[in-house]
Amino acid sequence: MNLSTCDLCDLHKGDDPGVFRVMPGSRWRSYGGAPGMAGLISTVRCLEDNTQVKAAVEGPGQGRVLVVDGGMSLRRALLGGNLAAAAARNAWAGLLIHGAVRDLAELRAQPIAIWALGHVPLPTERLGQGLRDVPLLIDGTAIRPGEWLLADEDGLVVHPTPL
Ligand SMILES: O=C([O-])CC(=O)C(=O)O
Repeated sequence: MNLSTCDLCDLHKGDDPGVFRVMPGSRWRSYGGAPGMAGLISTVRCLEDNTQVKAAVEGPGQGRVLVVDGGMSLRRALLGGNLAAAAARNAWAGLLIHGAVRDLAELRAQPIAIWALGHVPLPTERLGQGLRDVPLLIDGTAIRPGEWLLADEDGLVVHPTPL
């Protein structure tokens, strides 16, 4: 069964908003070659340093989605063509970057979903900063490693277990 985010919102209307979570919409933009993604969540928190993003996508994705809290910074790109190719090669289902990406044509060529707030051509400096698999709070939505995320063109929803 392939439910959309809209279907899930209809089905889970009465749920506790702390359990079935709908991320506030409209600001996310889809940059990848796949229109949506679903999978268990792995996380990174970093600011203008993509050391941990690189480490994550160079490891096994096992169909998971990588959610990166980049502090909304649009000053430096946390992901570009090389890291997107590594993510696809290593079986990540997709990436959600609360920050910026670059190499737009190369991102579109990858068969995975990539969502970000915006883009900028300037890469980060990798200084070894950032945290892996920590709980995040993005736009007021709690996102924890091991939970489940579904994203499609209508938006993004999070649940403790796959729906
Ligand atoms: O390496 C980086 O920091 C980002 C990038 O340009 C790429 O992934 O190709």
